[in-house]
Amino acid sequence: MTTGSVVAFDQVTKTYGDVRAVDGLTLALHPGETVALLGPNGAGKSTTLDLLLGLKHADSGTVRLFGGSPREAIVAGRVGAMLQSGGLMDEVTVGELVKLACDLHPKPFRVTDVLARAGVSQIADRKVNKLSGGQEQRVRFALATAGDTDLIVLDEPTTGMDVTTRHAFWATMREQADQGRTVLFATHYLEEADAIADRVLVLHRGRLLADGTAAEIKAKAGARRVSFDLEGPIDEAPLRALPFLTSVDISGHTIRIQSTDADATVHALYGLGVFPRNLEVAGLGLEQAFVAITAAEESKSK
Ligand SMILES: Nc1ncnc2c1ncn2[C@@H]1O[C@H](COP(=O)(O)OP(=O)(O)OP(=O)(O)O)[C@@H](O)[C@H]1O
Repeated sequence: MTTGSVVAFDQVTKTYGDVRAVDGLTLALHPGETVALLGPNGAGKSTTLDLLLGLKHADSGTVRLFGGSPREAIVAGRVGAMLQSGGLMDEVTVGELVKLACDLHPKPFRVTDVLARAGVSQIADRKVNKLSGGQEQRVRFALATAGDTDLIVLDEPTTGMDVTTRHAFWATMREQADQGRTVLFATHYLEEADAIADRVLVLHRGRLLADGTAAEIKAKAGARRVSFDLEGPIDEAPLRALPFLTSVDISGHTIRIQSTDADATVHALYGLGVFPRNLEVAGLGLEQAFVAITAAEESKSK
């Protein structure tokens, strides 16, 4: 395995007309890391992955893979990728396509093993243009794992997969990471990032807003959730005026709030002379932390 960085972005910028898709991105990924790339629509995730794979070129800055160019790493068979776009070839079977990928790979695995790992052995004789969305994703996964790579790049890999397939997919991905491969995946499923990744990157308008473990990202959001029920008629104005609130949701008799100082908020709540029932105070989930971090950035840029 490699020492040093697997991926190194240094001050990378990529613009399309006046859109800065990637804006001065500096980033290093290390061997064996499983890294989730999060960001709202248009944050620059796909562009980042395309730059990493040498499918697009930076306007400025450098992208290095294993100390060389993306192209060198790909030619050497060190990178497997599963992208969102790009049709699979028509009129070939799953088995033929996977065999082709293995034949072309400098360090191929056995075709039967690749098919089995991706869970497509049973549909090996099926034409690739006759597959369901989830089956197509599995075939893309087979193509990305046709050989012994050091880095696997996945752009929204589980889109279209049912729950069982998704679980099987991540179990396989974990095996890949346990064998020392670096796995980088872009996703909109934050629970996946929370469960799978040992490092989470949050992109927003092409810039890195947060970089850390899921726990660190949650802590960075700095807020906690407080929920409780109130009986009788609810006077909303004093509740909305409680200190340290970042959001309030009043639904029937249930109040859900987020606060940057839950202790002070709850103290003030009792000060209103109301009697909250079923009071719960909890940390933010990764999804809520993500929303809080990106919303804070949005309001800064307004
Ligand atoms: N080929 C292109 N031409 C012009 N603009 C582009 C092109 N590709 C991407 N963009 C723009 O660059 C920005 C980043 O797009 P990108 O696809 O990298 O984001 P993303 O984070 O992958 O989004 P999503 O979650 O919606 O897939 C967006 O504003 C997008 O409209």
